[in-house]
Amino acid sequence: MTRRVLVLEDDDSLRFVISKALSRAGFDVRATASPDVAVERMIRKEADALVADVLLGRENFLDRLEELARLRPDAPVVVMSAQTTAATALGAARHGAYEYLPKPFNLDELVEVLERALKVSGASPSARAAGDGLIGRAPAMQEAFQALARLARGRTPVLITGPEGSGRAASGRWLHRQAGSGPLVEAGPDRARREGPALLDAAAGGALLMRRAEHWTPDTAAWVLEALEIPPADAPRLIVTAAPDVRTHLPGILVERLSAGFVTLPPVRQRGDDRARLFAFFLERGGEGGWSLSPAGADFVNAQPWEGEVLQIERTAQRIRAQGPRGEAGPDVIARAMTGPVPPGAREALEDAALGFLAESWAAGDDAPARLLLEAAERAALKAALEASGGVRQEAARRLGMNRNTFARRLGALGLDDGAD
Ligand SMILES: Nc1ncnc2c1ncn2[C@@H]1O[C@H](COP(=O)(O)OP(=O)(O)OP(=O)(O)O)[C@@H](O)[C@H]1O
Repeated sequence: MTRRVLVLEDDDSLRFVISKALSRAGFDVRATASPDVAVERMIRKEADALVADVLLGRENFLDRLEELARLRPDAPVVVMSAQTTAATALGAARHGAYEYLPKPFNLDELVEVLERALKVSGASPSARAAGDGLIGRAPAMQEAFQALARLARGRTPVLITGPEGSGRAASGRWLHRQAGSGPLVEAGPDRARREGPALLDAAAGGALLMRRAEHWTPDTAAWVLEALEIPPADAPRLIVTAAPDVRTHLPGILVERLSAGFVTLPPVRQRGDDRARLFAFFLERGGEGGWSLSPAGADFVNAQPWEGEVLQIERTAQRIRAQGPRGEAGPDVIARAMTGPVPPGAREALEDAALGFLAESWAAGDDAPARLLLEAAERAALKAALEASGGVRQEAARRLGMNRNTFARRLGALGLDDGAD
């Protein structure tokens, strides 16, 4: 398939030379000196990649990169500039350029960069990521994959934020696999504190994936900042994962430097049908078609908030797989498997809520707050059991350790009986 490249350069002779070299290398080349024309052609999908100068008359093309990344997230942009300052390179990376080439550059180098860029962007981002073990078709995941793909080949530091368990480390590993060179060393906050800058040597020539930066000690933050400001020889690429509020935990300058490349993962509750895709993926993983997700199971999975993110989906599917070699996971099986260990702090939170409820009832002059509390707790338990059982009373009763008749009687007593089932 012919690969179409648009060259944006206002220097006539340079535009001619670059276009000729790219044509000779087999690209289908068009060229313009106008940033407006270039953006328009890209939006009309008249080219698969753009090679753009930064300073065009009075316009700085870096200002248009975000717009382009939004409108043509599939098209890599290679930026070239005679302004060889770190700020320009950083600006290019931050605004989504695939690669930055300081002028003068070798034309073979440009060809090579374009070949690579188009190879990375050839398949749809979700297809590329899924082929490599990352699931996600929701628009926000597509955006994240686009950002990862754009960053894959460079060496700029990358900050990946998202809720814990949302796939930050998995995305970091994916990024490194795309780069395909050198070792990958991983360090959580404890290892980062224990081993300090020696980790940079261990990962030399490859990448250092530092996880959960929001828990770094000030010492860790200090040596990481130093490594970013004065990179040692053969420094590894820094890939850092963090919570979305990382700015409240780390010095601003450090976050600035780390986020030269920035990727953000949405919470799983914002990923629509991806929840069922992930569930099916984990359910079927490693097995020979032993377990499958039923259509009702998929709807059930898509309706859950999954506060524990992808990790909770993965654990739930694992618990189901552990039940036997094969079967079909419907709502009841999934709901049972979801009830893993009570999350830390949940019991305390419940007790606090109960105390608050009692205090309020006393204050309101209610003379039987304890009875009200027990009633409220029972009502919640019955409702939750019914919901988790897809409305099937027998199943709900079993979850609560009641027999079906007692369950039905309690429903009636609490005014929850709608005669269904
Ligand atoms: N999009 C995805 N597709 C497939 N598997 C995923 C995806 N996202 C996460 N996972 C899996 O879910 C689990 C949790 O993800 P991960 O370890 O990356 O969590 P994290 O808390 O975001 O990372 P960290 O705490 O190290 O920053 C891992 O087993 C990972 O492989």
